[in-house]
Amino acid sequence: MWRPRSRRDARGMSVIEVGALRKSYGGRAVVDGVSFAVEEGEIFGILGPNGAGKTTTVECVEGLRIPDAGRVRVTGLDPVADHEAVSRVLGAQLQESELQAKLTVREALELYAAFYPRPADWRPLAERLGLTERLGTRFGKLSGGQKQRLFIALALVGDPRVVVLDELTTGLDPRARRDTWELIEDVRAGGVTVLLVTHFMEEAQRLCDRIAVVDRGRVAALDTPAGLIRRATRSTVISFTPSAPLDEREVAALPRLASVVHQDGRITLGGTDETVDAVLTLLARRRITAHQLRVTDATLDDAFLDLTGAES
Ligand SMILES: Nc1ncnc2c1ncn2[C@@H]1O[C@H](COP(=O)(O)OP(=O)(O)OP(=O)(O)O)[C@@H](O)[C@H]1O
Repeated sequence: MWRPRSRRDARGMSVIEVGALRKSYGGRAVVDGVSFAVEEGEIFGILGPNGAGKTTTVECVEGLRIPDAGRVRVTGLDPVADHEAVSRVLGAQLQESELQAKLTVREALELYAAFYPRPADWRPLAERLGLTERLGTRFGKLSGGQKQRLFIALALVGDPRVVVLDELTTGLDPRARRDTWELIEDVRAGGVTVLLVTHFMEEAQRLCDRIAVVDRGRVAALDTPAGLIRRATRSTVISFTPSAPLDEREVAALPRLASVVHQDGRITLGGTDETVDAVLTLLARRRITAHQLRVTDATLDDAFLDLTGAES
């Protein structure tokens, strides 16, 4: 099986440093003072609504955009001034348009491997990504999911110290998405640092050691997934179908209530354990039965909604 070279001994140092990063387009600040540091061997997620400035931020890390202000370092190097040296340690997922339609999967892997001084063996990498059967297929004939897997392979073929993956599983079916997650965990197990831009809460919660929630060009919160969930005002969610309508004023007066959603006769309340206790007491007092009662812990989705006010 494909394994990245182990670099665990290098843990403990910041591989990526972003400090007070700013970038404007036409006088509009799309990245407005973003700061974070990614440690060696970490999977660090950047999560945020559309247009939050995530891609602009990671493109500054890759040296593809020149910041207006702030400091960016990758393994201590400036991605703009030391672009060549950075491209030897950093693997980035490509955009579709960067590959020619006539290039086969094998040719693309060989070509990209040739760019690096110590490339990974691309064969087990292709195997791990389910591309072995497609080695002779031209890029233009690949499905969306196959193209996506090829881009991941090309990001890893240089055996980078740090890899930047922007929307890596978009377009993949659930099975391929899970396989890709396992691959990313393998990559990290070898000590490779992963900077991941994602829209998928489940992906962020499962993979990331820490997440920067970016909103309107700023870091709204930076924490572990569990830490972000703890910050959510709705740490517990209770839902049920009441046997009789509830009094809206009594519902609104529940302690620590963060959200109320009515749908198809079902009511879903976000809050804390205190909210849950109070609603159960209220139901008992009014002799209302709660059918299909469910109490669940908040998810990263709830934290994201609280932090950004945006639907994921
Ligand atoms: N080259 C550019 N010229 C002008 N505006 C740009 C340019 N690149 C990005 N923008 C704008 O900057 C904002 C942030 O874009 P960016 O792609 O960084 O956001 P994002 O968080 O990655 O969004 P998404 O999740 O939709 O990809 C957007 O409003 C976008 O339209």
